[in-house]
Order: sequence, then C-alpha cells, then structure tokens
Amino acid sequence: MSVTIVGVGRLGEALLAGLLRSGVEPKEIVVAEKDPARVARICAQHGVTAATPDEAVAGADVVIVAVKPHDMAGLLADIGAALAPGAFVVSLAAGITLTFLQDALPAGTPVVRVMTNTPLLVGAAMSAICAGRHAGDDELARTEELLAAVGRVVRVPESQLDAVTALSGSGPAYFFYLVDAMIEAGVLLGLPRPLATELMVQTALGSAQMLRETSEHPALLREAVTSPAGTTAAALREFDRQAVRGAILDALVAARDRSVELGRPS
Ligand SMILES: NC(=O)C1=CN([C@@H]2O[C@H](COP(=O)(O)OP(=O)(O)OC[C@H]3O[C@@H](n4cnc5c(N)ncnc54)[C@H](OP(=O)(O)O)[C@@H]3O)[C@@H](O)[C@H]2O)C=CC1
Ligand SMILES: O=C(O)[C@@H]1CCC=N1
Repeated sequence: MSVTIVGVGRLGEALLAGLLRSGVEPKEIVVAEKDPARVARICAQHGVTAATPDEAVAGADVVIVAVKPHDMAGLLADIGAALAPGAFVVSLAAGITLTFLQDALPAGTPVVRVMTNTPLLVGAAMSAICAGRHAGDDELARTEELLAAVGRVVRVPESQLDAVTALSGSGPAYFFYLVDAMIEAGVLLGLPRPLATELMVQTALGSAQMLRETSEHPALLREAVTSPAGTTAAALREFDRQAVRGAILDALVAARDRSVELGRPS
C-alpha cells in the first residue's frame, strides 16, 4: 500500500515515524510539506521522498492529510484532480467534517475521518475513525491497518468525533499538564527536579498500566489508595474544595465546542 502524507508537522511526522517504526518501508511513503527546511530534514532523517502535494498524491493508494483545519480547503482544492483512481483520503484534522471533505474533493472520492493523538509517536495512539458516504469497509479496514501499527483504533459514528477530539485527541495535553503540575509540586515540597520527574513519570506509567491490566473502575483504584484520615484524603479534599472535577468537565465541553467551530472554517 503506497501512502502519501501531506502536512508533515507535529502530528504528520509522528505518524510517519510510527509507521516506519512499525515496519512500513520508507519507499512506500511520499511526503509533501510546505516548509522546505522541515521537509529536507524529514527526508534526511526518515529516508522518505518528498514532492509537491499534487505530485505526491498522484501515485498513492492512501492520501493522509495532516494540515491545520484552516489549511484544509486550499489543500483539497490543490490535490483533488491529481488523486489516483481508487485512492482514498484520510483526514486527521480536528473538526473538519466528512461532508466538508466530500464537498471539497471530486464527486465520489472515498474519505475517512480520523481523530488520533500524539502517543502514536511511541506506538500507543488512541485513534477513532469513521467513513464517509463513498467509503466502505475496505477503506475503513485499510485505515485501521495503518493506524493499528501505531496504537489502538476504534470505529465511531461521526456524531461522536467532536467529543472524541475533546477527550482522547487533546487528552495527552491534559495529562502532561497534570504531570507537569505534580512535578512542580514536588519541587515546591523540596525534592530535586530530576527525582520529582522520575517519581511522577513512573507513577503515571504504573497507574495507566493498572487501569489497563486490572480493568477496575478508576474510582475503585482511587479508593484503594485513600486510607482513612490519611494523606490522599487530605489532598483529594483540596481537589474538591477547588472544584477540580467541575473544571475538567467545563474544559472538555470547551474543547468539544472548539472542535465544532473548527469544522466551520471561514
Ligand atoms: N497535534 C495534535 O496533538 C493533534 C493534531 N490533530 C490535527 O492534525 C492536524 C495537524 O496538526 P499539527 O501536526 O499539530 O499541525 P502542524 O502545524 O504542526 O503541521 C501541519 C503542517 O502542514 C504544513 N502545511 C500546511 N499547508 C500545507 C500544504 N498545502 N501542503 C503541504 N503542507 C502544508 C504546515 O506548514 P506551515 O506551518 O508552513 O503552514 C505544517 O508544517 C491538524 O488538523 C490538527 O487538528 C489531530 C489530533 C491530535
Ligand atoms: O488542539 C488541537 O486543535 C488538536 C486537535 C486535538 C489535539 N490537538
């Protein structure tokens, strides 16, 4: 399967690196990227070839578009006529709907909309996918095959994708924010920064592993840490006093709303 990635920014390069790590040959991937210095560095580092967007898509079975939502309309207009017969387009852009993609591409082009996340760089992405009107099980299965090489994949109806974007698309950022804040708290409590960092990274990894391996509800795992009149209860009381749970709910509603807005580029 020959793959073109158009837009090799933070996410596009993470996907590229993940696919190569999973065993896809560099010769199967062509990239197109606006920034000449960046594309030169990416070709040298990953051994892939580059071309202009319309040249890059011409020989591809799968065209992955990973540009910012506001660049999508211009890009789709540039590549539409150059798509090979039988090719399909996979969009990674937040908010951009299947209808938008279908309307911007030649009639009948199969499209798949994806929301993934940056842990794909380490083979641990969470991706959600849905198919457009002209895409069927074959395109979904091939998209799954690509993304399964860099993490987990679920199929969802498009109506859920803005919520998915708020939860798992942006989720790594919330997680890093929390870990960063906890490291700072460790430093505030007098721990050397490298020690605070090591304590937190292993605590984060171990906690995630427990969630996966025990399949216990997180509330039960939290209860198991919370001794009567102990340290955890003292900390959790502060979280509740400062309405941290409410702030998280509000933050994810804001992210979902922003995803809906991004789907209406002006
Ligand atoms: N970062 C993340 O965690 C996630 C991002 N996404 C989605 O992925 C997409 C990419 O995000 P991200 O990687 O962070 O963005 P970046 O801005 O890092 O990457 C996009 C790249 O595409 C280039 N580009 C823009 N237009 C064209 C074009 N016409 N032809 C070729 N290259 C082009 C940009 O160049 P230049 O900067 O010069 O314009 C840039 O290098 C977005 O739509 C985002 O919503 C989805 C899930 C997670
Ligand atoms: O912040 C964003 O808009 C993108 C989409 C999900 C994660 N990053």
